[in-house]
Amino acid sequence: MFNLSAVTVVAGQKTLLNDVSLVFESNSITAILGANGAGKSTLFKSLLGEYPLDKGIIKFDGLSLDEHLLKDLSKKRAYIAQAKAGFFSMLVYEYLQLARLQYNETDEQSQNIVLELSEQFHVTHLLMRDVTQLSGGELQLIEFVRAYLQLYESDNMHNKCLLLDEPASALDIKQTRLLYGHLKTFQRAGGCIIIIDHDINAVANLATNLVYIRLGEVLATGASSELFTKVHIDDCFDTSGQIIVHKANSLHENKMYHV
Ligand SMILES: Nc1ncnc2c1ncn2[C@@H]1O[C@H](COP(=O)(O)OP(=O)(O)OP(=O)(O)O)[C@@H](O)[C@H]1O
Repeated sequence: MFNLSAVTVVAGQKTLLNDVSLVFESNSITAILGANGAGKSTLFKSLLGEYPLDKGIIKFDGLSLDEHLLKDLSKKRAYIAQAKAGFFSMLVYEYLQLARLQYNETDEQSQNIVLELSEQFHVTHLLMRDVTQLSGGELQLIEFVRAYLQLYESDNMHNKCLLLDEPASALDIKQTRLLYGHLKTFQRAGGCIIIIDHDINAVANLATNLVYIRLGEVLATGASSELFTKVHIDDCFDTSGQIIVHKANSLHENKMYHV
């Protein structure tokens, strides 16, 4: 879906991304792992077309980003930023309906979709609240629903991509678990998720693939089951820890990295 070839981004004297080549496919969850300042958000901004590339090319669905009409792209790719500020006072319900603007549908149809998905994601109790008065965690849940609504055409999420920059940073453990469940559902429906999350243990257990970034360069990329190792994590975060395996049940085990 997303294909980066030899992407280099420079700002002033600083190289923010250096020769980055990556592929993000349908039906996958890729966690971007890296220390503070490694270049994770820069990678996201590049995928969103916010940074001009000094070298290389980024393709989405086979076309470079500027070959897509923005209107079409917005139905295929949604982004949740790290921190949101500057909301206007409006009902959550109205805010969510804005995500349907680019669709050719009547008010009644978009209202029904907002109601249906709000129920599916357990946020109906927030619909009549003012968006400026939500708690940090409530706002993060609404942001997820807003992004999902932006992409929603049917239950088939093939060729739809969610870019999530720390989507659970303000969520409690129950809400994080719920959100991760929704992300798995999105992936199983064919969607592509690219996620940054500083809880590497939680996100590595969620993800199908990992990308390790250090100083703007990709250290390693591949299946999460193979790449969540002490060597890779120590190297990426300049730490010295160990992996502990927790057996959840006879079929499932979780790996945790401890420093
Ligand atoms: N426009 C810019 N000009 C110069 N340096 C920049 C610019 N934008 C980002 N940087 C620097 O590039 C590096 C990568 O920044 P980026 O925001 O991508 O890091 P990150 O991996 O997302 O970090 P964090 O985990 O702290 O959010 C940092 O050292 C940052 O200070």
